Amino acid sequence: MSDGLQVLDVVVRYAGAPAPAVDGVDLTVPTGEVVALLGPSGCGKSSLLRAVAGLEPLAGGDVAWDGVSVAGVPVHRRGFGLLFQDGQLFAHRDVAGNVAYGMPTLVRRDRAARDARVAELLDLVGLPGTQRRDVATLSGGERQRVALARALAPRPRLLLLDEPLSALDRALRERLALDLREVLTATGTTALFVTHDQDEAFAVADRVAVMDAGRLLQVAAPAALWARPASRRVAQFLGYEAFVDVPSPGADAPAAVRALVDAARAAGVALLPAGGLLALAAGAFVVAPGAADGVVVGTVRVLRSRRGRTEVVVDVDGVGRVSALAPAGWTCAPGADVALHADAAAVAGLPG
Ligand SMILES: Nc1ncnc2c1ncn2[C@@H]1O[C@H](COP(=O)(O)OP(=O)(O)OP(=O)(O)O)[C@@H](O)[C@H]1O
Repeated sequence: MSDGLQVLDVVVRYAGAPAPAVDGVDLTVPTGEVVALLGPSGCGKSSLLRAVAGLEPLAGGDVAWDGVSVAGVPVHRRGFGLLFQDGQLFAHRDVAGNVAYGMPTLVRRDRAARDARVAELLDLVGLPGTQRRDVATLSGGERQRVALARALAPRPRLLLLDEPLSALDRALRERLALDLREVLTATGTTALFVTHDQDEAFAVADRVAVMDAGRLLQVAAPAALWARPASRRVAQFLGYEAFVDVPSPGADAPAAVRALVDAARAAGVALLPAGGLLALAAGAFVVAPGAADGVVVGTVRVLRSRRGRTEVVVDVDGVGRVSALAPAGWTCAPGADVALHADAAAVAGLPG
């Protein structure tokens, strides 16, 4: 028998829609694991999460916990916690009142036990001592931390999170994603986490499930997903920006393609048969000022600074437009030619 959550061939259909929002998805989330559902807007992530919660009816398939169907079990009896983009705190309760709200009645009635549990949860989410704060005075990030504490209070067997960080600014989102990972791990919480942000999915989840048009395209641990995307669509969604056919042995190929294939082979990049594809992420080429003749040449289009590093958009013959990395402070005029090295660390092999 499988433990944890089993999503079995689930279909979600909205009245009048031409196609199902979720179209035969199979997914498991074993106890203690955090899985991110990642995909573009409208691909059906929230619909799937809501179907797991019991908020959308199943048009097909089943949702089970520990091998037992919960399809006929109402939302509040599934033992699943929910956290949305806007944590929807109760404005008339203070922080402690909000956190205690979801606790089992027995704990809520025992004042000492309740206060201890509230304190423990507020410590966990990084808000110690805020019990008496009016929730209207909290920042957006603090509100989501309180909402997380409230969702964890009943010790749900599964926590369902729908874009819980997307209302926050980027810097805060990055920090909270790491904190969220820590809290979920520390509490051993099993979780299904919806996001459209690749970085967030990679930061929070043990495994990432990539969705598109109602279907699951690939499920893998972050490093494996990045190294071996199953298709061009998955690679594009992860942020790979150019694709190059692997040439047949002995066939004529542009210098840049040969350099990429050689670098990838030397680094042991998987799956490089002729007819396959190389997917290039930012950094597949690195600016090598003063390099000798014979290296790849790119024509600089745009220079930009990102977190102290210089990124150069270059046109490379046989490859197209890609983002190359350059040493900090390096500069040159748009239109100039620059020498580039291929870096296999930003290259993945794909089936053709
Ligand atoms: N209540 C509804 N009634 C009709 N159609 C809906 C409803 N909710 C969602 N849809 C449609 O179902 C599809 C999937 O929507 P869903 O919200 O699940 O996607 P998503 O991947 O979570 O998108 P986003 O990241 O933008 O929230 C979309 O085409 C959407 O317009």
